[in-house]
Amino acid sequence: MTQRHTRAAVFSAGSWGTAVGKIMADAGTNVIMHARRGKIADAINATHRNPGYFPDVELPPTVTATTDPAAALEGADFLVLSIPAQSLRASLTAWAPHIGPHTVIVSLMKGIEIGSGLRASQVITEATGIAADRVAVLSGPNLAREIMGGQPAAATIACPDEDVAHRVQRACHTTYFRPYTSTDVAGCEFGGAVKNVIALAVGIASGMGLGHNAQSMLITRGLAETTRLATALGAHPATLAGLAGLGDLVATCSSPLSRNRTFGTHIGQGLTMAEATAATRQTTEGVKSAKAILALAGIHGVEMPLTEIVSDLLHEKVTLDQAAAALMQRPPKPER
Ligand SMILES: NC(=O)c1ccc[n+]([C@@H]2O[C@H](COP(=O)([O-])OP(=O)(O)OC[C@H]3O[C@@H](n4cnc5c(N)ncnc54)[C@H](O)[C@@H]3O)[C@@H](O)[C@H]2O)c1
Ligand SMILES: O=P(O)(O)OC[C@H](O)CO
Repeated sequence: MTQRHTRAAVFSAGSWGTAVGKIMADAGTNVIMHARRGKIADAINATHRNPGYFPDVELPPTVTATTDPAAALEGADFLVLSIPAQSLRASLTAWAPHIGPHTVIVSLMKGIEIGSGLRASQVITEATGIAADRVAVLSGPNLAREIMGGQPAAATIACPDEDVAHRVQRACHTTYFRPYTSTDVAGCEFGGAVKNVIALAVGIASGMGLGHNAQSMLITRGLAETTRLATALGAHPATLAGLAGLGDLVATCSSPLSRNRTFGTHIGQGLTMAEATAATRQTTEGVKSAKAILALAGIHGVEMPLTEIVSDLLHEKVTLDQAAAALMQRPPKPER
């Protein structure tokens, strides 16, 4: 008897969804991408390329695409979710009726929902009624363009159920992609969401012409405030020193491939929010999540001066010079 191939439905065929679809196909899974645009789905089926995001990279023949959510989810072992975090709840309302009773959900999203302050995995359990132990989170230093080029990378896959994390790990392990497992879902998700805000800060500093000392200060103090928030909300501090914390922070804050860092650079160069937004085609989670993270910090009494100043800059409440001065002139304190 021939063994049935594992099946993954990837929603949607954006930048990271396409890269994870390729990883899973290279790891031996049959992948069906859900694309909102028929043009993208048709091109993936006809040319094995995603012309909207990576026209230069060939996808394995086991990657196909559809615009029909029900067809994509038919018999899926995994539902991989990679859409903007703020659109997750509404999208799930439409997709949830098609999710099978044993399908494992894998969240790739790095954002906190405005209004509820919930992490993506919490939005998924709330919107679908699916138990948390069937929801895994994949997070780490994973710039999609590098991974599409076959360059080596690693990530953390977190799930309260270790067996589920191991299943996802097996489905994603390739010669160029090395996933580790964890049970610290909160740590992984806060690491992924807050690093986007810190990357905005580093981009702003770079755009202002500030040097590597300043950028390194922002990365280090950014990690300190990320760890303060995450641990106040139940995360393990070691997770924030791992791939989903420090690892992702360094990659995102250092690379011109990062959309968050690039957005920040535009702001640091003096573009208005409207101009920076117009110059950005893809999802820039930190711009929206900053507000939600700050609200969470307020509720839990956690000091997050970088997130606060980035949020003020994004809302055009302070000038660049006022922001830099405000950070440097904070009262002296011990390093922690
Ligand atoms: N690109 C990366 O390198 C990378 C790496 C790791 C994690 N992530 C995370 O993955 C998530 C997705 O980012 P991305 O880079 O793929 O973004 P993207 O902009 O490249 O793609 C977003 C996808 O979501 C779809 N989409 C947009 N709005 C939607 C809506 N309202 N409803 C349903 N679908 C919608 C788009 O059609 C597109 O397919 C983000 O949370 C991001 O932080 C991205
Ligand atoms: O392009 P960004 O800024 O969304 O970052 C992409 C990934 O999250 C890096 O790990």
